[in-house]
Amino acid sequence: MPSHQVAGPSPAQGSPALREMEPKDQQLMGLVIALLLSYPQVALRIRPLNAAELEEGATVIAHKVGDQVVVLMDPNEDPEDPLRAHRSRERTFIFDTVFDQQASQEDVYCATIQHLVEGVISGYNATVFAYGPSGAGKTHTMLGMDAEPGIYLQTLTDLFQAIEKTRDNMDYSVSISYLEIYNEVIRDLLNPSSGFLDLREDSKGSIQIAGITEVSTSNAQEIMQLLTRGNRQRTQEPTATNKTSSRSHAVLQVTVHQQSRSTDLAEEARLGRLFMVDLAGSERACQTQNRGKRMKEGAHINRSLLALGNCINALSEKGGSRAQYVNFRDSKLTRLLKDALGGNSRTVMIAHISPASTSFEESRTTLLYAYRAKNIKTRVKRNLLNVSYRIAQYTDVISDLRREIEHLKSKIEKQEKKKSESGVPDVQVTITPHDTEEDSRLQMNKIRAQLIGAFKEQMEMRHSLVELENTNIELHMDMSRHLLTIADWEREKTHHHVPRDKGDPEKDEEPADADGAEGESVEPHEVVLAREEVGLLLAEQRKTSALKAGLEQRLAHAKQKASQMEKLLPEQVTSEDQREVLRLLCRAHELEVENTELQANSLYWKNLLCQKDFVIQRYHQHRLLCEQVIQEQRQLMQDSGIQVPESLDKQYRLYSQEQSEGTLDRLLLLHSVMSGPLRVSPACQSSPTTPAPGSGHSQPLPSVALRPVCAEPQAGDSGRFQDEASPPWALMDMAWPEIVEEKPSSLNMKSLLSKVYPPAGLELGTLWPAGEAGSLALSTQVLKEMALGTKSIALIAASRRSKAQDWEGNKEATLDSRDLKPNTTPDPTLADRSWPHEKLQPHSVEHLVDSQLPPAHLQQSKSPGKSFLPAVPVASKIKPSLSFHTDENTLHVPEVSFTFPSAMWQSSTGPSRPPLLPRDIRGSTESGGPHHSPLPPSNPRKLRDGSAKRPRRPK
Ligand SMILES: Nc1ncnc2c1ncn2[C@@H]1O[C@H](COP(=O)(O)OP(=O)(O)OP(=O)(O)O)[C@@H](O)[C@H]1O
Repeated sequence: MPSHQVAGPSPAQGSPALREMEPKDQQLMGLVIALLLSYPQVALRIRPLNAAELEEGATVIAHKVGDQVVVLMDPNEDPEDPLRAHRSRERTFIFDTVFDQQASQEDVYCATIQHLVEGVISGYNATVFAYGPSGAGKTHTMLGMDAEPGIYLQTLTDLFQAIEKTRDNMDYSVSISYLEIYNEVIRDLLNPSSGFLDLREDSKGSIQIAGITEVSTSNAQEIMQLLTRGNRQRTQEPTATNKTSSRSHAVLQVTVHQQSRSTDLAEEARLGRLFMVDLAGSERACQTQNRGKRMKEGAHINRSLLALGNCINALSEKGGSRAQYVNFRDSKLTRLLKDALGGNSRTVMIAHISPASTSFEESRTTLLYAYRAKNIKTRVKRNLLNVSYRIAQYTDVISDLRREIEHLKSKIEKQEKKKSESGVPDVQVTITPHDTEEDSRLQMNKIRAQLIGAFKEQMEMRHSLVELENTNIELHMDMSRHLLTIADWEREKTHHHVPRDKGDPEKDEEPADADGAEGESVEPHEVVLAREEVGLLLAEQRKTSALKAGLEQRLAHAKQKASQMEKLLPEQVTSEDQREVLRLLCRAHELEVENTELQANSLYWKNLLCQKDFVIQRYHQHRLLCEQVIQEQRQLMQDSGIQVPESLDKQYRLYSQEQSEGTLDRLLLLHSVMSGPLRVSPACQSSPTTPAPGSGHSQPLPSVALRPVCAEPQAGDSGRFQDEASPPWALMDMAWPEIVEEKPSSLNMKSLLSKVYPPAGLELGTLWPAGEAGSLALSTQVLKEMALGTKSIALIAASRRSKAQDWEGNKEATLDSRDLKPNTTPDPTLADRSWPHEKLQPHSVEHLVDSQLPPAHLQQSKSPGKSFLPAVPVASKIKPSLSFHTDENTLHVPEVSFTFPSAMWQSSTGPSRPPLLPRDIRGSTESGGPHHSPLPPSNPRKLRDGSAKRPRRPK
């Protein structure tokens, strides 16, 4: 087994607590931690030069040195040339193992994968992926040829041999599935006619592929035949670098389910999963000379590999997944490999390169990519399955029940079959008079079996509904993301057209688009993809809605069945023991329902937070658009020599002042600070993909929230769309063009924080200690500044409004005076709204600040103008109204209407509770439905009637 050497201290060495321990204990603890924390093994394989490369006259530039080192020479280096002599990009990389041209398939297998097989059988997850540029030998390593079979066959052979050795004590079942991800859609390679498959994340966060074919077998040769057949279905096309280039990522999943043959109920079942991934070749558009369809494929491949690279970068940052947000959602590939990369899996990456001088750039990038992967840290734990309904203190009772249930199951099934054949509805409990004790016992067993069946059925449906809701949320979030991308582009487009309108001859001559289409800019690839994805996502949403409706119907039917039992059971129960048994069953069911309820609840909150971020981003986009419109209108008026009325001029000045002070950005920041406590709900913390507070993603500011994981934007970094020659990976930066460009300093999270927090040399991460976001201490001075900064604007606004009030009072006595008193009496029409934040007492900025200050400061910051400040609700105090979710189609997770007449029966289930999950979240962001806007409009009157009433000018 190769050693997994990673530079730097071992995970066990860093902790201060460990340093205080006895050396012996330290050693032990280090061992435990080392077992729990796992770094991926990264190997490199260098293939031989191929005929084409030899023909080109390529030389070998990748040299293996020892077992772990590779040196990549720069072919462009020329010691004679003074300009190049010092620009050598020769690099030395150290990997866990390096294989050169001489290495056989077996060598590669033994040194990398063989040791994983034992773990998979014991219930651990493992992932192997082959990475590298097109034609570097990935498929050769994974699948191989008949004469030299690759890793697939060798792994499966070993797996079955190991299983065979322990078959006497254990029951095993092994199933495999084989799929490809091509252009971001998933196809089943064992059953290609099944169309595109959906990727789903269940409520426990584990990834599932709905409808995938799983083949159960215990013969490696049989599987190889299936794989070879499946591989023929894989999308392959000739490209300039490889005649049989795989244009998709192929994923072979082997699942080993292991159950002890002992009858001891305390024995757990184990589930080990092994992913073997043959990635599509990374490529550079200029190198492959691909056009049209090939280029689109290439873009998809690069996009998913970029997403994979981003995940690797984020995971390999200091502190791993806990310190930095890891966006697994950017591609299907990373979503599928989420567990493998950042979760519960032992991972092996085999990077592949060509040794040829002509492939220097590809080889260099591959080596850098693979090198980063070495620093990923995962936590590996054994997958132990708990049997449902096994609660420790009831184990004995239930084991007795089990035997009886098994005995009666077949009888019940037969009876049910008979009933369905005879057309009698299945929702019934047959009551027959029982004369003997034996009859009574049998009758009781039957009731119990039906009861358990009904509970199980309901629970399964409830879980499926939670999963569906989860899928809905994911779809909706994807959709929001794409819509933001499109909206960004639309705004950007209008921005580009403005100079033309102004008739600037120089700018008129600038070609707006390469195709020369009049007045229309060519949409960047990212936007085209976003539009395509929106269509696909809509279709998927329709599909999940239909599934959900069907499931809800079935759940209603199951509840009906349970309520019939509720009526009939009391008549059947005669002995105290029987009652006790049934009571325990009900209690177990109740606990399961509560558990589901908690899961659904956490899902709901998680979703609400994500939605809030999108809404804020949308508002931010809209604000930028408004700013642009205002500036251009003003310019137009100046250019045309239009006399600006004094009041309007004042407003412009106020506007410019706000612009220069960055007040709105501060408010946005303040909002994000105040909403901190909401973001550290247990639901968020438990999710591996949910970032820690302050990690960037949790902040609603767009530059941080959705920008891909990459280095901090550099000064002068332009976020503008890049020209068409940009490499596909540049697309990720295009998603938020205005953010960097328009407010580089104010919207960068770090710089924002540095404005608000005292610069006491604190690192960003230390400002947001986990779980303490709510108690963040803003710098008193800065908070005061923020309050005063906005106060001056508030004073101007106050005088403006009171003037307007006078005008309106004179001219229109009928005008509703409410509109002119923004923060006084609440509008009674608001009382009808279900949006809770609109019902909150408005909080001025000063109020927010005061809430952070000690009383002494609070006194100083009072001023007469404060009541005219725009109302800013404290996000952390927002509680969504349950009335929003009381839709009859909502998932009624906590509702269990299983009440028996006696007090004992009633205790087994709770009363109906309000439903928890929003049925249609779309309404809140997409279509102008009820917006749960975290930021109110700056003009409170807009909040009330949707239109900004302006005071008319006196004639
Ligand atoms: N180690 C090796 N020894 C001998 N031949 C090899 C080796 N690696 C790759 N080859 C040969 O190189 C060619 C390209 O390899 P392969 O198809 O495995 O590349 P790939 O990385 O999977 O490419 P793509 O990403 O385009 O699918 C094949 O003909 C293969 O047999």
